[in-house]
Amino acid sequence: MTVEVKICGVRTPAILDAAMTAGADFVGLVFFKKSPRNLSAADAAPLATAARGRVKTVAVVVDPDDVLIETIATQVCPDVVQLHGSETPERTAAIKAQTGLSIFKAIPVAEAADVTAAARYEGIADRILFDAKAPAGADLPGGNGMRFDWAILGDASAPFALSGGLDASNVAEAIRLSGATLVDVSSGVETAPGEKDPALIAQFVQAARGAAPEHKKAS
Ligand SMILES: O=C(O)c1ccccc1NCC(=O)[C@H](O)[C@H](O)COP(=O)(O)O
Repeated sequence: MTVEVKICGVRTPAILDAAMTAGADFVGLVFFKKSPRNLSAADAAPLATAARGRVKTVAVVVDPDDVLIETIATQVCPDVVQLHGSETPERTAAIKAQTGLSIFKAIPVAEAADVTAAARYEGIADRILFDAKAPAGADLPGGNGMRFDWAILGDASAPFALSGGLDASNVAEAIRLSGATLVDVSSGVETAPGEKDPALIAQFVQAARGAAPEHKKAS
């Protein structure tokens, strides 16, 4: 089984090209003002146009209001909306109904008990993205380069996505231990916050492609 890859925090045509050349399945466009990866809808629209039909675009938002969702849906036209804040199942369902788009819901994880929160989104979100819980007081709810104990996802219902502190050196082990069918990276393919590196992107995609979840491997 092939594991899908999302490169998050793409900001420039050159990095979009690098992600597509490497064979990424999804690219994340971040709409969060405090982030070094933040884009306006006007900046993101040409990137999404260039990506269309080659790689799926994911609009990453944090507790968005209806106006932001409408602006992104009409101007950027992403394939997926990723909710990376404290959106309730009801709010998640409302955003799905408003946009008609596929929804990834990020669930912050520090310990095994956090994984159970995902059950509330079953039948609402199209994919759960388990991400490392940001430290208290952090500026960003994601994209912090922090990891958690991947093995605690072993019993999560599939298919789910995994992120948090992944890079080319650890992604194969993360897939093996967690059973994730999609892996998502931001800091691990950067040389500085917001500065993605084409070689690191290529290495990450290659490392993820070569891995398979342990319990899904043929015996
Ligand atoms: O990346 C950001 O700056 C960001 C800001 C606000 C909300 C979410 C954000 N990123 C979400 C992602 O999907 C990241 O890829 C994910 O958190 C993993 O990040 P990293 O640990 O840096 O690989």
